[in-house]
Amino acid sequence: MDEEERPRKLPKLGHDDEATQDELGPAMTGAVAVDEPTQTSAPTNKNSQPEPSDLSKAENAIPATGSGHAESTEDAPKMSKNQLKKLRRKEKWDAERELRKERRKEQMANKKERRRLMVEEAREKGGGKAVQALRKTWETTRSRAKRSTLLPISIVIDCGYDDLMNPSERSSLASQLTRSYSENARAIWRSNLIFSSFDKQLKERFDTVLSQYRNWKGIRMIPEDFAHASELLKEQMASPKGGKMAGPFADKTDAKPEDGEVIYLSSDSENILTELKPYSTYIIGGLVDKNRHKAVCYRSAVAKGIKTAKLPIGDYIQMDSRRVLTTNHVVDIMLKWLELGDWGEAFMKVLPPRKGGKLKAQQVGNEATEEATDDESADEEGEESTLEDIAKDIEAEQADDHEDEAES
Ligand SMILES: C[S@@+](CC[C@H](N)C(=O)[O-])C[C@H]1O[C@@H](n2cnc3c(N)ncnc32)[C@H](O)[C@@H]1O
Repeated sequence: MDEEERPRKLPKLGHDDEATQDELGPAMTGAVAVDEPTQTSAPTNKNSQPEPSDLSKAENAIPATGSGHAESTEDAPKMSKNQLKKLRRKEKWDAERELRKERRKEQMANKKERRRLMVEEAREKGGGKAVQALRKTWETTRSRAKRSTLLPISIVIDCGYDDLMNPSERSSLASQLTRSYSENARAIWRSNLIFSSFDKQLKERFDTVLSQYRNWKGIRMIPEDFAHASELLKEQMASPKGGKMAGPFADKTDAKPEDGEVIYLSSDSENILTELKPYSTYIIGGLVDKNRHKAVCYRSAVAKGIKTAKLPIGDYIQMDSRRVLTTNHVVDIMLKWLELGDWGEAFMKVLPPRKGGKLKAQQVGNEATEEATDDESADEEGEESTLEDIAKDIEAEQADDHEDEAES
């Protein structure tokens, strides 16, 4: 899909915002069909979404400058310059549909050919095993998700900081949440997941721009706060649907649901997290603020009497830049710990080299990390732009999934 050219989505018509958000079922089962604003659908509500065919009328309706006349504006719908621009973009998008289809076909054929050559090469060099390994790297999110096992452990992302973010920070957070959902869904060992305090402008962004979230499974997005979410998860983890004592928990069969802890993760905490325990809930602040609001998440936890802990970064790696990580990096680190059982490896897998991470035992001669910058502002800027790309990455991944399904 040519993301560059895709017009910004226009406001949707008559869809039911309340449909799935407050549901407390174990999965977002996509109760609401995603009514993408297809280019051909004919909206009935002119206030929300005029048709592109109205463009000429609309142009007439723009009050003329200079010597022109505006008499015809009475019966024509009034339209702002912005709406007009959107309509033009939409018309162009519609007109180029066939071209895009052709381009996609060509890209798919190229991809097939590339993969065929890679398989040939792998077979020559390493036989069937190498081909298998290669094919594994092409596995789609969906098939990886099928191999994923739910453990009785939970992550809550506390989205209760909507008012503290500007629009670009909020959109960054939305991308991080999307990434966190996706990483958890396809992790080898995944956790129960809730986004709490999911409301206000953040929810609006999902409802309008990232509406495919309605089809997400294995997650709850609730308007209640993180304390309420922890209660729900406690119940869920104790039930048969709460996960299996497998993988990292295979030898902890004597663990009991009532032993589970609730911990708010915060770099401002004095306590250091040493391990992730079964039946426990870990809360992560859903906030992008360049640490402008110091210790705000820590204070929320303390106000509710919830324990806090920081990740053991200092014990395992030396970092050039500050130790306040992004929400999705913290989720990723936890998932990697479940997979690898080692904090050091988990940090190194997740933290990008530009964060300056070096395993303490490998401080000398690690070329990959030596290039890292300790320029915090550059780091933050880079982070923003990277995260802005995430939603696109995920969309591209999903498009790939569809392609692969079509191929097979
Ligand atoms: C970008 S930070 C939010 C910074 C915010 N100013 C605050 O008060 O925490 C997002 C979240 O990631 C988690 N986090 C970031 N760095 C962490 C660390 N070193 N240890 C534990 N949790 C961390 C915390 O839950 C934090 O709320």
